[in-house]
Amino acid sequence: MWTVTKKPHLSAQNSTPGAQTKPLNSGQSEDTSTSDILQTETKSSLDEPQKQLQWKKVEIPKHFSAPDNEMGGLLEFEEIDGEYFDQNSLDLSKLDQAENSHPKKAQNFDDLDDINWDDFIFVDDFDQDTADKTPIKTIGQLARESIDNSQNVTFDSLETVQKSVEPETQHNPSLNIKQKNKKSKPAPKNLPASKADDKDKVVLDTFNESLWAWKNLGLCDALLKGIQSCGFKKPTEIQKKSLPPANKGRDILGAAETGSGKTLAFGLPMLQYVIQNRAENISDRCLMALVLLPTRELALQVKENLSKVDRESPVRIVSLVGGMSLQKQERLLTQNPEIIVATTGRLWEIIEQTDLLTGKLEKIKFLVLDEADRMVERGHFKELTEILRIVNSDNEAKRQTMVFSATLNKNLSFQKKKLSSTGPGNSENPMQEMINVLKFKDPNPLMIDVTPANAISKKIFETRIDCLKSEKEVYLYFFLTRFIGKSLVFVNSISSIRRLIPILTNLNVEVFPLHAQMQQRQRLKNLDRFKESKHGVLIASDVAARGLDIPSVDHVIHYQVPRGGELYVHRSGRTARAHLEGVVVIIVCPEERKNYLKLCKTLRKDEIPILPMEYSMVAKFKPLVTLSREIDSIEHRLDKESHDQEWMSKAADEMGIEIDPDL
Ligand SMILES: Nc1ncnc2c1ncn2[C@@H]1O[C@H](COP(=O)(O)OP(=O)(O)OP(=O)(O)O)[C@@H](O)[C@H]1O
Repeated sequence: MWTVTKKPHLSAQNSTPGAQTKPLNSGQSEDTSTSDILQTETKSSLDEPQKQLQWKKVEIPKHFSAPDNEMGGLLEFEEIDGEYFDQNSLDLSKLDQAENSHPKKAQNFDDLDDINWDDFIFVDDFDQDTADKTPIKTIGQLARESIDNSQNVTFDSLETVQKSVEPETQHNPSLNIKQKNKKSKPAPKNLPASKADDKDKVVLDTFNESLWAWKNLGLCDALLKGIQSCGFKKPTEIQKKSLPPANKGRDILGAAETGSGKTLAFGLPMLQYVIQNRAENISDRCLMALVLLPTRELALQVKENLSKVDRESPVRIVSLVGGMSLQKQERLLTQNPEIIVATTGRLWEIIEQTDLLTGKLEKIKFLVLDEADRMVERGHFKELTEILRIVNSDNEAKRQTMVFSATLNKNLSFQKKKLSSTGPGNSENPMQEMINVLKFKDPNPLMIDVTPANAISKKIFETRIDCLKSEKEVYLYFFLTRFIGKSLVFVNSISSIRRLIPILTNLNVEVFPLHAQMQQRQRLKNLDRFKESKHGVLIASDVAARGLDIPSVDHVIHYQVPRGGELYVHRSGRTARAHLEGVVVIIVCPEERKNYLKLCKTLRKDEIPILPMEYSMVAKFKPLVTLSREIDSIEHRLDKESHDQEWMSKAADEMGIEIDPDL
């Protein structure tokens, strides 16, 4: 056990700057143990303040200290009537190395139960002026608040189901941290034990409050560490409700509003299953899970999200999507991926053309359908049923299935009449249809529905612009100029994109097109450019309507009334993601009024309120848009003429004749 000096109460009078921050020597060699460094430093740089402040020796648990070379050797070591360790700044993997290299390992975590965290504050929060005005929260208070916030959920109709699957430790606000720690005593404390603890040893930031909100969801240390590095402070509602049963192997149908973190709701249990059940030997690892999605961009995004949270114990994930090199994807398949994230079209192409997946798909243990209601629509359903036929063909293989979407809401009849004729029929109950198609192994899959009443997130402010069809461009330009931000404009046809792009470009708006007829490389490039832009405008077809997680989209504009409530929900959900807010505008012309009213009925809402506007200003935008249209049509005509001219010259050359210049 190693010791450091403990500083008594530090006040503005008796503190010195040198005593507040303890720099460690950045020149320590890699194999120097933490304890050596601490001892050296304790003797040298802290000798002086030690005398003045009458420091006394206290024990320090092993994970409280680390040589942090990436921080230039600076370890914040601060206490105000106690210790403070800036855990966020520590490179814990280095701590692990240092501990392992030292013959005497300090393993005792029990000390932590005896610390009263209400006596400690985070030093970053400490500033004398603020402290004089308002009391600074203690670490104990912060931790209790974090737990309160994360557990203060109103359980809806699923309450009974949830109660049976929630872990035993229900929140009791009166419990202090000490008692909580004492209740569960796995090592390290505060974290659930799992097989992965042994396999993928990760030193966790035990006292980072963000993890406390995640701790009862049955996740292994490797994933908790991944969540921590992603900075997700607490699980979203759908994650909180689905993770415990999913981690216990239940089949789940999950419905939650757009941007509410459904990817991790299915992704974490899937990764956990793979991490805990794969072969020890890397060369023996095999395909264990399949995720099917409706669009290429979404599949690439899901793969990226899974990889981000899985850095500690990397699972081999391959994405199979159309429009990208088939050969490369085939090559990746030969490297024994453990998870495939695919669009149905490309996966089916590979199944049909190669034997790379023969005998593998029927053995998977985990199947996910994201944007599931879209998957059973025409265009995807045929390939989906063929793939499912293969996946289901081994009756012995026990498989866990998870189905997610923002529009599986049983109260909204989005799916009526939408299923393919080769599908299971036009039932009034889309959930039942889904169960029939998928052939769940679990006779009673768990339905977790946390969608709001009309499926639109409460963080979305909806508004409407009524105008003539011929004036839509003017109103769009007005909105984009008047309300600066990152905007995503959805249109119903590719020809609308082709028309809007030059008009807005002439008006100096930073616009990017995205539609299914573009080359995949260009699609991804435009998406990236839009993501990076501050006030860019993406004009997209419904290929971008579902699932795409583009950070900080301020506005979603329905340039035309979408064909159905489900589309409205998904398109609108490109804004107000995670914890942000957003604005949704629908532009309605008289010809669309009937469809718009139908949409309101489907969404069970009154009419969407009109956007208050300065009509005198709109009038000033009209001549600009008219001019831009004219410029565009002149450019178009000139382009065509020059193209015709070129064609004629080329043809004349080939025929060896001269063109009459008067022609
Ligand atoms: N617990 C969390 N805390 C904060 N952010 C989170 C959390 N979980 C996920 N996120 C982030 O929230 C965003 C939306 O997540 P995700 O794409 O999974 O939403 P979704 O519910 O699948 O949306 P959609 O229905 O539109 O597909 C992502 O940027 C993701 O990284």
